[in-house]
Amino acid sequence: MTTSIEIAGITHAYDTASGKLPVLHNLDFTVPSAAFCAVVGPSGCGKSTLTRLVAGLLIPDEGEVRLDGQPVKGPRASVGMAFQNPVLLEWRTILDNVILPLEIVPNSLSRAQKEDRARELLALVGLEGFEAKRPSELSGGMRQRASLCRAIAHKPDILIMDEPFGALDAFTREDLWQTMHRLRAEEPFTCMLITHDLRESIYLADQTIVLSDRPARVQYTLDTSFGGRTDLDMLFEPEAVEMLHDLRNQIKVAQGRQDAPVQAAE
Ligand SMILES: Nc1ncnc2c1ncn2[C@@H]1O[C@H](COP(=O)(O)OP(=O)(O)OP(=O)(O)O)[C@@H](O)[C@H]1O
Repeated sequence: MTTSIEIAGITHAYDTASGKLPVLHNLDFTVPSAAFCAVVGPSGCGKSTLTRLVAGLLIPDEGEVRLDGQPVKGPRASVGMAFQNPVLLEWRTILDNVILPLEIVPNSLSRAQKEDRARELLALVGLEGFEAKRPSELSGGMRQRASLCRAIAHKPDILIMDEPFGALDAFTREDLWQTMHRLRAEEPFTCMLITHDLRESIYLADQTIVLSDRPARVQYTLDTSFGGRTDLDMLFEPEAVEMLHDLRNQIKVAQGRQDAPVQAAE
């Protein structure tokens, strides 16, 4: 099952020692069910805050997040999360790390079924044979693969990823991008990805949202579906290069380094 994500008129500020810090202002967009949305924007504009709101870890001052039309009032098991630093538990094997959500989220699976599910996912991301290893025995890219498996082990309808590939070298990152496409082909879920890598958003996402500087609003939306292509060569096509320029310009605008944006014709 997949779920749409509606960001409906969200305004949010943090209470800080020096007063209110407005972070999001009337943020409004929808991620259709099973779609992949990338969110980019200047550093500190409120992207991670947005993920916490969608995950129900934070409730907005105004507006609401709706998942399939239902307002988010707190954390839900139907939302999986993956972060830049895969916090895997060293005292558990890789297999047991992936099984973890299945031990927490109520389900009727037996231990053997949970193991099967974890093994199946690990094989899908190329980690067959590493099930009995400890996290420290794996490379950063392998740990991130395991962490993706853990994030979707309980079959969430939504996966939120906050710069999951940010700490990886360029080749490993591209490998992980392809893994993401493979995972989604096998297990459809709605995806929201926070990234600073514009090529990543073009390669992975159906739509890319550019946020303005803080307090963030939607500054620009670009269709980056690229006909559903998943080969890395697509990034060298003129259409992708044009998208890259377009998004880079929008980021410069958001950072105040360039004049007002011009929304591309639909
Ligand atoms: N719990 C908090 N209390 C107070 N201020 C916060 C809190 N969390 C974040 N902030 C501030 O809110 C602003 C937005 O933070 P957020 O982490 O959402 O931005 P971001 O776009 O994800 O940043 P980056 O791109 O650098 O990761 C920042 O100025 C940050 O310092």
